[in-house]
Amino acid sequence: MTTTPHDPHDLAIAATGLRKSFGDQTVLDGIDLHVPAGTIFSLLGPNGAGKTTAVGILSTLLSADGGTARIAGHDLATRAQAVRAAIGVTGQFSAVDGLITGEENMLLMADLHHLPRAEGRRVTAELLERFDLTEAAKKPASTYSGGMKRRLDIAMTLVGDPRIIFLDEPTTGLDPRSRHTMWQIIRELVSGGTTVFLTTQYLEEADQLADRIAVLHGGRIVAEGTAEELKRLVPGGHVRLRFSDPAAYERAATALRETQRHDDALTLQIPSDGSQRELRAVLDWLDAAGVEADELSVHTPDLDDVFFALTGNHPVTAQATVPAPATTPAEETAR
Ligand SMILES: Nc1ncnc2c1ncn2[C@@H]1O[C@H](COP(=O)(O)OP(=O)(O)OP(=O)(O)O)[C@@H](O)[C@H]1O
Repeated sequence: MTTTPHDPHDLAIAATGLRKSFGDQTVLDGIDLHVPAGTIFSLLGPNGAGKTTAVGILSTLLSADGGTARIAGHDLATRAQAVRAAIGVTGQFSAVDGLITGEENMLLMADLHHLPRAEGRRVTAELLERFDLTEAAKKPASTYSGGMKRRLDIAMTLVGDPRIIFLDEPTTGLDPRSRHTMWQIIRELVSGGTTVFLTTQYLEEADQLADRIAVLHGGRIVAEGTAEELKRLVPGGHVRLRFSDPAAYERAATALRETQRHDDALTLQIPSDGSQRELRAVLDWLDAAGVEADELSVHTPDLDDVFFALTGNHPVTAQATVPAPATTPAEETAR
């Protein structure tokens, strides 16, 4: 049997039409989320977009006003207990108690999960070691740095061996080194088969980690796709051709349309979404003109461009799909 990304049996998270308002403020205005098991999904949005609200609903901490969701195959509305057993949540609702040590926090978690004492100690020692907290284990958690607290928080979540982890802005406020450590931890979680639902306001983080990204804005998912697909949604992508032979440069500049010339550097810039089809069109044009470039490079806009284009004053409603085919030389001559 072939499976599609939306095969419900393959999805760790499948939500349809989720709605939530606080008073007369609509925070989620009908959002759909589909997260295949064993992948990292990032919900990206500016402050106040509703990311924490979405995590709250999917992790049973908040009730939705409308919509349905299945988490690890369990219906959120009717099987909340089973959902809770399958997930872990860390982030803005940190469970770390600063008054007790890191180790005591972990043992408390093991008790909550009804692990036998010896098993609780074993799991605690193993996770503290894995998250580089063994040395600090006997110190009160209030003395930990921001990065250490986040690591402890994730370690505590893993005591219950969840299949799905919700990480709500896991690196907000961390320095670059701690942020990279956290990224490594997240990658390792996924390589072990865990599904990660990550919220972030950092585009770079989504770009680095996520298999798929959804941009939340104005209560709706305004775009969804891989980082590369999202980057293709905004203008600014181009193909750059560099020549060393001025005659070849001139021939190419004449043969290709819509090019921007940089005579000093002998480079031509052609607007392009970077898709295979558009690249082939450029190459066909060059072949037809009998010119060869010394170097061809594709430049796609970064996620910052996408984010501002999608969450600016003119929201774009789009599903990331490869844009309309470019005109090929054959089609052009046929006109
Ligand atoms: N319990 C609540 N009561 C009233 N309003 C709420 C409540 N929880 C959230 N909100 C409002 O809902 C909106 C979305 O909040 P939410 O925390 O989900 O956003 P967010 O995307 O996580 O933002 P941030 O990045 O700042 O954490 C905000 O305007 C917030 O003030």
